[in-house]
Amino acid sequence: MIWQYLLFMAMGFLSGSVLYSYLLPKWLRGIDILALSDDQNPGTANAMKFAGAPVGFLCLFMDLLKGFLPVWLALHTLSPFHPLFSLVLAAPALGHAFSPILQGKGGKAIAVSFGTLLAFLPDFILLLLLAGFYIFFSVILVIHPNERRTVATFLLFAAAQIFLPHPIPVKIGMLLIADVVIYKNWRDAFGKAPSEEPEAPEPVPPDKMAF
Ligand SMILES: O=P(O)(O)OC[C@H](O)CO
Repeated sequence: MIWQYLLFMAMGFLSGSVLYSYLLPKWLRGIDILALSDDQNPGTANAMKFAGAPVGFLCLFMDLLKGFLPVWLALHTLSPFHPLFSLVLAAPALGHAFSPILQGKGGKAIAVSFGTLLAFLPDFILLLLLAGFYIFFSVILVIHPNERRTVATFLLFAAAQIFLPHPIPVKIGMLLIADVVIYKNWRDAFGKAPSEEPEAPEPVPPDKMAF
């Protein structure tokens, strides 16, 4: 039934849109990590850095949980072969990345994506791949800064879907998640979001030319 998929999408988006790494430091320590950080990202790294490890780990746990819970419920309720299942999978990442709490400007959606992949356990291949690519680009072929490493990791993760045995909607869901994360990390990785690349200047009409 389509309404069930729509319900899970809304649930996933709402769950993802609660920016724990922004809200918990504010509520528990009176700290605004957006005002203090350079990248103004409402994520675990900034929560850890400015609110301390205990609050940071709580934020990490909640950011994982908000991706895990709606997707785990969906995996135990819906068919992963339905085309709309891909949007159910992407909904928590979309909620975090475009959270209404910050007027559509959310976070980079890394932790919530890991939470989404955790929901597939005991099928660990997706989680293993994403974590493996991160480790590869952190230890073996080191990429800096973190945002470029994230872009490279999610690009490989997206490409790897071709070789995995999951239903097509699951693969598309993973591609959507990768898209969201790459989009949200692009600016800090390379300077501008893909949609903000400068357009070619309008040609100046001959009568307006300054000689
Ligand atoms: O992807 P987020 O928004 O959960 O946060 C990213 C982490 O803080 C790592 O930079």
